[in-house]
Amino acid sequence: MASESSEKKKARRNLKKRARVNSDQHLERLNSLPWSSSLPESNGAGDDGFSLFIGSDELEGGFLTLDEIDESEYGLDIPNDNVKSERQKLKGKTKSKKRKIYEGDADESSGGELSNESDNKAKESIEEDEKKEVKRKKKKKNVKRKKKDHQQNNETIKAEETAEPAAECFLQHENLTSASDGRDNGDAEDDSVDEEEYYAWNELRLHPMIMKSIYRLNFKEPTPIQKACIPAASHQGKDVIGAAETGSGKTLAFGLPILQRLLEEREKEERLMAEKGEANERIAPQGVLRALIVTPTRELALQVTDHLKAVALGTNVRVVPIVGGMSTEKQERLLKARPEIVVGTPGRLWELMSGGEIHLVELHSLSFFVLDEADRMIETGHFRELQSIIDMLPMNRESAESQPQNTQSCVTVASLQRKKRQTLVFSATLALSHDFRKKLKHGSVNAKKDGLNSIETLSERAGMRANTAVVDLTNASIMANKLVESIIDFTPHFFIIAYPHIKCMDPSFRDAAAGTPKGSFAQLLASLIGFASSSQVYFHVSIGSNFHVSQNIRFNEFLVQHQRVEQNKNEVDIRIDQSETHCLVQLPWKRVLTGIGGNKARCSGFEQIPVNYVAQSSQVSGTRIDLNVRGSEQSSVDRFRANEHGILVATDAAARGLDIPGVRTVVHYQLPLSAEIYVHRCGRTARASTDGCSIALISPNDASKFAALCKSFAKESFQRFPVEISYMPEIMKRSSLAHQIDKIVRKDSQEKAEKTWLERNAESVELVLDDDDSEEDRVKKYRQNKSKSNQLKKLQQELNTLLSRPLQPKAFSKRFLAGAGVSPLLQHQLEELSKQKLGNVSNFDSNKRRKLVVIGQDCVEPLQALRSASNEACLDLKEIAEKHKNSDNLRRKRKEMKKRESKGKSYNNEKVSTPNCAECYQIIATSMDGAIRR
Ligand SMILES: Nc1ncnc2c1ncn2[C@@H]1O[C@H](COP(=O)(O)OP(=O)(O)OP(=O)(O)O)[C@@H](O)[C@H]1O
Repeated sequence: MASESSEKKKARRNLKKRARVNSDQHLERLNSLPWSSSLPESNGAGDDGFSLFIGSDELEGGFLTLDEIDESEYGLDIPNDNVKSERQKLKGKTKSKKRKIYEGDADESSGGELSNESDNKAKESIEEDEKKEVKRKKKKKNVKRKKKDHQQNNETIKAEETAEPAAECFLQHENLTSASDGRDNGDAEDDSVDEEEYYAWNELRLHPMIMKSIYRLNFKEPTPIQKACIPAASHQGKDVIGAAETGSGKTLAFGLPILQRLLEEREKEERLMAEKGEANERIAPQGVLRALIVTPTRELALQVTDHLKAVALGTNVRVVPIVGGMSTEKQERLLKARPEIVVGTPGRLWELMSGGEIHLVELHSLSFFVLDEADRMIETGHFRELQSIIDMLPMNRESAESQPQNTQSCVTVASLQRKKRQTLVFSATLALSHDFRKKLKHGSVNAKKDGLNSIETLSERAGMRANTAVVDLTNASIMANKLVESIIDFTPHFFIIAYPHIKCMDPSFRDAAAGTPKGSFAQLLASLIGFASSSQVYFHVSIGSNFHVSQNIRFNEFLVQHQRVEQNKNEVDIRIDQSETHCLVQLPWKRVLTGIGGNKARCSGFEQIPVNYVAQSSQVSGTRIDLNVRGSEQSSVDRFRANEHGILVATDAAARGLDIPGVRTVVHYQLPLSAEIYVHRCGRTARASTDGCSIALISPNDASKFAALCKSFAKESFQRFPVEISYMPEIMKRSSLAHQIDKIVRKDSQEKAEKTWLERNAESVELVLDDDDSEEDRVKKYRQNKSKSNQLKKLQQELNTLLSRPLQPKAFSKRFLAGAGVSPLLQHQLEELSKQKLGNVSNFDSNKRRKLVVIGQDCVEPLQALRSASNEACLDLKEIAEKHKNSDNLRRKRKEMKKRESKGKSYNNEKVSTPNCAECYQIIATSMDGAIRR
């Protein structure tokens, strides 16, 4: 018995020894690898590793095989079919082996011997398996502990990061998503993940911590751009230029390689420490900047930060946004925590860098320089700061690559980080020239000296290497697959008849339309579209002048006034921020808003508007208004994000990158200045393979612009959006009332503001203001005020009554013109009119009859309305050119008429008479009929 037990001890000692040798060999093998386990060695100038991916997800080799990755090292499981089935087999094997041993033991106890070779091998392998299992459990515990520490860290940092509501919002959103999936963020949740569902990620061989986040985010498979870019950037260590449609997941296409590299290096550091016997020491974050991501706008920077944070959750990798609007002190505080990843806008980044912010100027360890929306970066106004930032990047490429290769065999923690810097450039509209690709391929990438005026120069300046992977997955249309594009075009004829109608129905619109005749009519039509929407509508408006800002705000009021009032929700939140090129207005859907003017004076210096002025308006209208100060407009986007029925009015500053799930409609209230902007605007909907539609409002003045747009996309036709003109009279009524109220309220507020200004200034120079008014004057004033307030009350009451009524009665769904709340007489007139029209229409081929899409009452979504009216009308470019010509002629004629009038000549015979209401409806009906025929 004694000899037997000593034999067993010996066998165990042998087993331990063998295990140690194995692990030493394993460590040696890992250490002999370059920094990225599968990064190819640089092969100097002769390297022709250039790879071009066009519409394909072909990948280059040079990876570790799955067998080479020891998942137990991470204490987590990689979702891999093969690995999983191997493990199951192993389990089965272990069980059967165990059974065998027990049987052996039984045999032994019954006098049998356990000395045969196969049994020994089996025993060895079981012990090895068991050791691995113990090691795995230990690691898992460590990971859990680290995660806990990290969460505590995060909480501390989070307290600092109060200015990052978007981050929380994203996480909340994700949490909500996972909660709705019946999952939470705990560890237990991961156990319940069906890893097989995520098998498509296996080939990317991402770090298990990243995979865990992917399970949590419920991203079943990588998008094509991710599939193409992740291996190139993260396993082959290449620079990448990536282009793919909007909403295709480009953020993670550059975000995941960054995390992957940081985590890989951290693993390696841990191993190094373990080798040195410092295994129990917790690896502290390195405290150097590893990745700098530059985006054109602050909203985008915040969004990218959130997205990366969501993926980096639990990894101890810190991501911080550096954007304008946040206080510099707060950002300095955030940077003191020495985050590895910084996402920022060029302006603020450069401000801090040039100010010597230590974390941003110590760039020796920078491993990633990322330009998101790169083509925007080269536009005027951005590149100067960006160029300065790029010039700050250390010229480490050649020196790093010329280091002797044997340094890789003596890896140190610092040397892990000092490897090549990768440059990643992304956008949905990267206009890469053929020349540039050629140049990259032949390695002749000499930076031009004349600034960053093209994407080529930008990439060259940023130090992109010759073996850059160009991943261009943009299709011919460039648009997202599920986007339905449409237009509303106003024919000159339509416009002319509509304009007098507006004149007679609502004088305030005459003023609004002054100078930009399109303005008012576009508003009307846009409101008709808006009315149809039951989901979010996202408006993009270029603000070329303050007048436009005012129009936008007015437009919003206009829209909102015509929504049915939602019970118990009498509050309206308006967030307005007007920085140089930026105006975001968010209004909840279906709420009443009155009392906000948006006249030129107010918008000419929005930030200078006295808050009490706005507050007074809000009191009168019973609404709550928040004036957003510069920099905190992100909360508007967040609120919009949170509001299922929100409307966001924004300039093109928000056209790029913003990822707001659930946006179903984009309205181009004004046509964009370039095809790229059009693509990005449209890209706010139909994201991540969802549905969406875009509606462009095109006036005759826009015809040539629109024709150019069509040409850029090689489009010959656009679908016409089915506009329901029958709502117009009712909309005009409400609008008129709202504007009357607005006028009174604004005048009153101005008077009060002036008065307080006088009082304030008098006080400051210690003057006592005498009230010189006689008793008679005071009584007169009091009476005036009283009548004004009565008038206001009456108007408000009237408007409220109208607003509380749907525009069209629920039961009403006839195929002729009518609107809710239209007086019986008017309704009768309209019915007569429409009967007439229908009679005419019936003369046409019945198959060609238009299906009238009744929108509004039943809240038909624009996309739904578009689908119901599918293929009804296509746009003819020739027709557009013709319209343009006609509108020019008309404008000329009108000018001439005005001139003649001003000269005092009498042209009674030629004068165009302004039609009365009934005539107007008739005109509209005629035009409607025209639309029906079309
Ligand atoms: N693999 C994936 N599976 C499912 N959804 C994903 C995946 N990757 C990213 N997403 C989601 O797709 C949406 C769009 O991603 P992202 O904002 O990165 O797109 P983008 O290509 O950068 O768009 P844009 O060009 O407009 O900036 C996001 O909501 C993101 O969470």
